[in-house]
Amino acid sequence: MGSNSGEEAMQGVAGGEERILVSVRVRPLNEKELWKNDLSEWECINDTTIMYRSNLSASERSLYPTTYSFDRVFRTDCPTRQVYEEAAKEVALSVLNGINSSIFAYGQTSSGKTYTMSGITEYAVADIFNYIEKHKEREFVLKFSAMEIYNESVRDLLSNDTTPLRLLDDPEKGTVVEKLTEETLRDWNHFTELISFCETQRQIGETSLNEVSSRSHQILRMTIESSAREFLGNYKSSALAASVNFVDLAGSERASQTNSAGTRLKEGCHINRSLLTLGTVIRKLSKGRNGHIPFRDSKLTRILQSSIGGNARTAIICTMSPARSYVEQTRNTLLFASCAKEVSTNAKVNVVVSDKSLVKQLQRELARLESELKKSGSTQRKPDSAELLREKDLQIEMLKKEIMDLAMQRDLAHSQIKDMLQVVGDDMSSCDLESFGSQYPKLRVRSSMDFEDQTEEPILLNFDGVESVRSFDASQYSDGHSVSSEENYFQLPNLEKSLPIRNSFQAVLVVSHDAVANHVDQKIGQEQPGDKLGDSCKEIRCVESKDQFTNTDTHSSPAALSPNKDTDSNASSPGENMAISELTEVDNIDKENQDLCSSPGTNTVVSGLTEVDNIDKENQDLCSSPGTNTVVSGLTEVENIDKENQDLCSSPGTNTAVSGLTEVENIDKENQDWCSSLGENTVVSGLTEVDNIDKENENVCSSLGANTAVSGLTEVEKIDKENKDWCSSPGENTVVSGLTEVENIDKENQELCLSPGENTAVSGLTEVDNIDKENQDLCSYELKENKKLNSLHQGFVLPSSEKISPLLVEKRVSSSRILKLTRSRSCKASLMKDSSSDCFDQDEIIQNTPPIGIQKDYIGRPQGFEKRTYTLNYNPNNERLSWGGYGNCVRCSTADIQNVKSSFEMEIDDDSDLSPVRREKKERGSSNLLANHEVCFNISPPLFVCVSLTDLMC
Ligand SMILES: Nc1ncnc2c1ncn2[C@@H]1O[C@H](COP(=O)(O)OP(=O)(O)OP(=O)(O)O)[C@@H](O)[C@H]1O
Repeated sequence: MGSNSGEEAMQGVAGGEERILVSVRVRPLNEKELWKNDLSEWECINDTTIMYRSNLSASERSLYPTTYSFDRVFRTDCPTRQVYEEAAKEVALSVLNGINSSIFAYGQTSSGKTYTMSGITEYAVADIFNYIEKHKEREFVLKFSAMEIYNESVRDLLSNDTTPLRLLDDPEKGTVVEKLTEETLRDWNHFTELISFCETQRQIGETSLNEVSSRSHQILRMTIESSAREFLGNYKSSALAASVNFVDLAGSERASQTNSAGTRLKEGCHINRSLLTLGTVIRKLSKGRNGHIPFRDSKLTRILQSSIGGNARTAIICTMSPARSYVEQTRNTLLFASCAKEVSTNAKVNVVVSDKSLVKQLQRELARLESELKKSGSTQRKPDSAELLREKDLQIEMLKKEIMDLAMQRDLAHSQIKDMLQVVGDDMSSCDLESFGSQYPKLRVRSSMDFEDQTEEPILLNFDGVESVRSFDASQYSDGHSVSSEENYFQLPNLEKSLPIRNSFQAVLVVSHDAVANHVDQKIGQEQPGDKLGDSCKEIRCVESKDQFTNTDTHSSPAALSPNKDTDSNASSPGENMAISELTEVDNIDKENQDLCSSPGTNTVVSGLTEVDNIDKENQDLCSSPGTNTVVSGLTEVENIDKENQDLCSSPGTNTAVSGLTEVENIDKENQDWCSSLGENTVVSGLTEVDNIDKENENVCSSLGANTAVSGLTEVEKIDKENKDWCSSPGENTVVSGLTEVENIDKENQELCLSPGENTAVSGLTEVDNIDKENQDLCSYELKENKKLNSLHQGFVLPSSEKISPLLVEKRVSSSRILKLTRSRSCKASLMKDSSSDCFDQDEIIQNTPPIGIQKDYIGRPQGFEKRTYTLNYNPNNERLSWGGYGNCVRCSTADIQNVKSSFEMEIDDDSDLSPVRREKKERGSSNLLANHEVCFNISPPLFVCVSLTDLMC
């Protein structure tokens, strides 16, 4: 090992493009060649030229040159050391400077390639170790690997595993042999051991030309990484890394010469094929890099691609035999060498960044990229942020506006509540004043014809206090034709004794569209009873609402009240929910022309209204719109709710529930249609002590699919539903439950459920004195499978035909509707108990009338109220039924005036007793609605005075 030569070689190292260093080494004739007297035909005429000495024919001279010039030509007596020094050292030691290098030995078999490369490898490695030894300032890492390409298979010569290794393409390193063992060289001895091991691993075979012929291409690779010691551990440190390949190619051979067969022949084929590819690549490379270079045609050229055509310095030492017998092979070798001599490579110094340095460098690069990303992102998001800010600002503004609106609504609600509370306070004060006999409007009695007179002041019935009612002077209302002793039909229940003064009676008036149609005729007889009665009426509170209808003309016709009409100008917005609950002791709620639920989808709940004296809902449409749900519940002691011509649920799909109405004295529903629309559900429950429910010509549920429930009616004295059709439509559900103490439910010509598919339930009817259902069919025969009569109380009694008034009997016999009644009675026969009295046995009624619904909890009911009994008397002189036998009528109070009677129970053909106005109306063909309204007063038991309302108003 000559260290000096290594230093010198290193000094000459320079990167960049350079030609492959090509040398020719001529071995001496071996024993076999000498034995065959083979002549040496080649002569090195100088250090770079070799010449064929034999005389060539003219043809041969034209084909083959006689002299070949290379970088270096070594004579037969030239030692390997010199070959190394002059032909390989410089290239080999380039690896110490980070330049890849390759030393090839190329030549025919037995030409001395192994002999030459073995020496060169040792010299080079020795020089490397010497160099490392001398350059302590740098730290070197030597790694050694060895492989062979045998029959186009790559094998690891440092491993006993003969499994072929795969070749991988690395974008930076080029072709990489996968899983190739790489040993770090510790020292020279270690290297020699590995070399020895590789020799043992390499495929060597005996041929006729070479006893130890190499049957594979061997590549010994030493990778050297070096870095300056002063920068070790510093992120700035870098390393030089390069590899030097010592390639001992297998020798080309002719099968004829080697006499190989079998394995050797196969090996020779692979050898020649790969060498042919190498020659092609070199030849192409020698002609430039244009075109396709078939590096991938063999594993040899793939592995040596960078060495022979890229980032490497390459030295090729072509070995040759000078024997004449191998002149053709020698010419090919020289030809290959000549081509290789023209190939240029572009060797570069390979600086390898250390891991730490690489990490630092990558971190810096990452930070830079992140910074750029943030910058670019921030510049791109700026517009988005501004847009978002604008949207947020708009949202804030909208929310502020909404808050202001809500605040205004809240203030308005507070103001309304305050006003209502003030009204209540005034009523309280008024109550106190009433006890002192001051004038105060108490009862408002209005007939349906009042509807037309929208612009007029509310009609009020005024009474002079409690006691004055008892001593009611009917003459005040007498116009000479409406007051008659013969019309003393009813003795009204006495309530005020046990009720607070302000708790008078309740009245709910629900007006149908039909009622509106009758107003035209009724208007003639309509007057302002308040003018006549106002001074005398007391104990009746008035709840007025003047702003209910803004256009009376619009509502003067039934069409105007149509739920689908746009004329409900006061219709609130669709989908809104209205709830009026827990209104207590409200004296005046003037909701005239008011529309609680006039819009589609509105849900209206009026619940918990207690002690409301008057709820004037004239021309009011609680739920006039489709889909509206209306619940009026808990109305107690409402004295008068004039809902003349009012339609609780006039729209299809409406659900109407009127529950908890107790002690309602007057419900003028003349010509009223509770549920006249399709699909609506009507529930009237909890009506107790309703004295008169004039529903003449009223149609509770006249529409298809409507569900009608009238429940909890207790002590209803009269429910005149003449010609009324509760549930006349198919598919509707009718429930009449909880009717207690209903004295007269005149449902003449009324059909609870006469339609197919409807479900009818009449339950809880107790102590009903008279339910005139003449011609009424509660459960028609053909529909009874769909009807339900449930929860009928034991005390629920219907008058038998034997004990009913002669008029009723006569009418039932004479009328074709008797069939309906018969069916109705037979339907309910098992559920009803006959009364021994004209209508009901009083004691039985008392015993069998449990308090129901809110009646149980009703604290305002006067004592003895439950024991109050009514007797229905028939006056053959005038063909009228009248209430009698009021044993405790002495306690009849101002509430007695609640007996605003609608004589819907029976039609009177003989109108001789009619007042002029009534007669006039009947003659005009009106619906006799006005004529049927009468107010009866208990003057002195058993004397009663009944006054035609119409006459009163007139
Ligand atoms: N320059 C030389 N001086 C003296 N002997 C040599 C020289 N070159 C080769 N030899 C001898 O020639 C014989 C063949 O040499 P070698 O095995 O190296 O040939 P080869 O080219 O590798 O053949 P193969 O291709 O078959 O492996 C060996 O015995 C070797 O000692």
